[in-house]
Amino acid sequence: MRRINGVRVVVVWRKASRGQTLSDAQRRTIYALSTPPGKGGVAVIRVSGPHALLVWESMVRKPGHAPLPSPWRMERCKIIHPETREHLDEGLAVFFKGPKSFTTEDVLELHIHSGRAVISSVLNALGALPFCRQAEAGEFTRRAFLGGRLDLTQVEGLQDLINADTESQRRLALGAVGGHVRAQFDDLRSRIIRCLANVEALIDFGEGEEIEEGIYEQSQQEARNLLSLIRGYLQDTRKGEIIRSGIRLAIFGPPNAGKSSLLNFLAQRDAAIVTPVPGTTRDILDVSLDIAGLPIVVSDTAGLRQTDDIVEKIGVQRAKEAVSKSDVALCVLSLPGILKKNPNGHHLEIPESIRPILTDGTFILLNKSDLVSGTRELDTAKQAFPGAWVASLATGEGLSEFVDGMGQTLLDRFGFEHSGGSPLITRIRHRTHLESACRFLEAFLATPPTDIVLAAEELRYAARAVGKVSGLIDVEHVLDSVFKDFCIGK
Ligand SMILES: Nc1nc2c(ncn2[C@@H]2O[C@H](COP(=O)(O)OP(=O)(O)OP(=O)(O)O)[C@@H](O)[C@H]2O)c(=O)[nH]1
Ligand SMILES: [K+]
Ligand SMILES: [Mg+2]
Repeated sequence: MRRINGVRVVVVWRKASRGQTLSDAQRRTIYALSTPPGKGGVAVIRVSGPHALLVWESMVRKPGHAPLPSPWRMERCKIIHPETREHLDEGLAVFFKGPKSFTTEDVLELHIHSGRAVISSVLNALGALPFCRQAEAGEFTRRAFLGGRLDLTQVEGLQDLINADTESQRRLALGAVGGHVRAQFDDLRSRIIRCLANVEALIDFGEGEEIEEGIYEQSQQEARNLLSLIRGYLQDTRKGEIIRSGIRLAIFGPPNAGKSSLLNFLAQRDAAIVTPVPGTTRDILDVSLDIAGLPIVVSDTAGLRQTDDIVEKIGVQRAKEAVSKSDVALCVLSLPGILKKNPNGHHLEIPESIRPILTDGTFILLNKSDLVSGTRELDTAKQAFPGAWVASLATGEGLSEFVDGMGQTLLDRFGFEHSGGSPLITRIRHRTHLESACRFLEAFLATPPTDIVLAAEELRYAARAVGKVSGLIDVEHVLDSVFKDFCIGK
């Protein structure tokens, strides 16, 4: 037995390697490549578990023959094969002594050269150690969760941070990883539990010497406060969920208005087919974009019109569905197409197929302004649709105003920088539990003091519902679904 930084180390692996094989469950020390495989500057191999220090002893050689690591400090080293002693690479190693590590266990990180042969030689060497096994997808994070280092909202945040493509997604995810979301749910839950404790005290002792008067009314008042707090969280126009999964923006309009031209302009490439033939687009075509730091999934759709063509008919049906499922609908109209002459000048005529779909929230782009010369015509258009943008996808006129204006409007609608901090709810899972917490609090409020045992039960359910968000309660069945999207090494 040896002592390393106050930790007892029992060297067992040599024994284990002679003949005995350990089951996967016994091999509690896991390893994996935590950086993308392939050529690059540095690859990080992470090892976590009770034998991380033994891995160091078996495979890390520091200059000056000091055998043991100084925890939390990067040290230059040679990596060797534990059995053949072959020199595998030069690199850096750092030992994190649990619980001050990502997983709360002892963790060893080997920073080596990122080359395929180097990586596989070190992974093979780790595989030769009888007490180690390859980590499963998300297993490091799962251990961090089980060790109490992260709650479920932080685990989800970590996953979102890795998947974040835009600034708003990064900020939203970082708030969760940093424990901002966790703290608010923890606070909510402990306030409900304090309420419950008061009600239970009342059950045990009754109002009298030990218990102050009016405690039930106080609990009810606190429940009312909590209820309005949770309702506030729920009334977030689903901002968090929308940012997390991307804002769905559907382009729609009559045939030949320039919808596909607009998609190509936004994507800056020829993603969609553009022709002068009305009814060119049939299928929905999605392109993911970053507009003003917001994640937008733009869909091009078939032009809406009455048609007997069975393929186009399906396209029109799909277009309508895409608009109804979208977070933002953007209607493209051909300005010369809808501008009609009348005895007093001009008016705009919106096609019958479009009119029922337009709402107050619909963005409108009046395209092909290059084909309209008179200022009177343009004025008519601006009067008819004061919020609309006028542009030409052919000449580029008005397009920068359109992109800036749309970006700003989207920020006003979905951004959270200047509007009271990031939304708390980023998943339907959170919403469901908070809604059920609301129902239990309402039930508590509706229970008269004569039914005090029942009242306590409602509060207990409310606390449980909030606890489910953080993964304090009923966690097993959500864990697999949360971790299934993680990659190996995370
Ligand atoms: N003059 C002019 N032509 C344009 C403009 N924008 C698009 N077009 C042309 O209008 C025609 C139709 O454009 P598309 O982008 O295919 O229109 P669409 O709305 O996707 O049409 P469908 O998919 O058939 O519904 C093409 O020939 C484009 O080159 C514009 O601003 N000015
Ligand atoms: K077309
Ligand atoms: Mg098209």
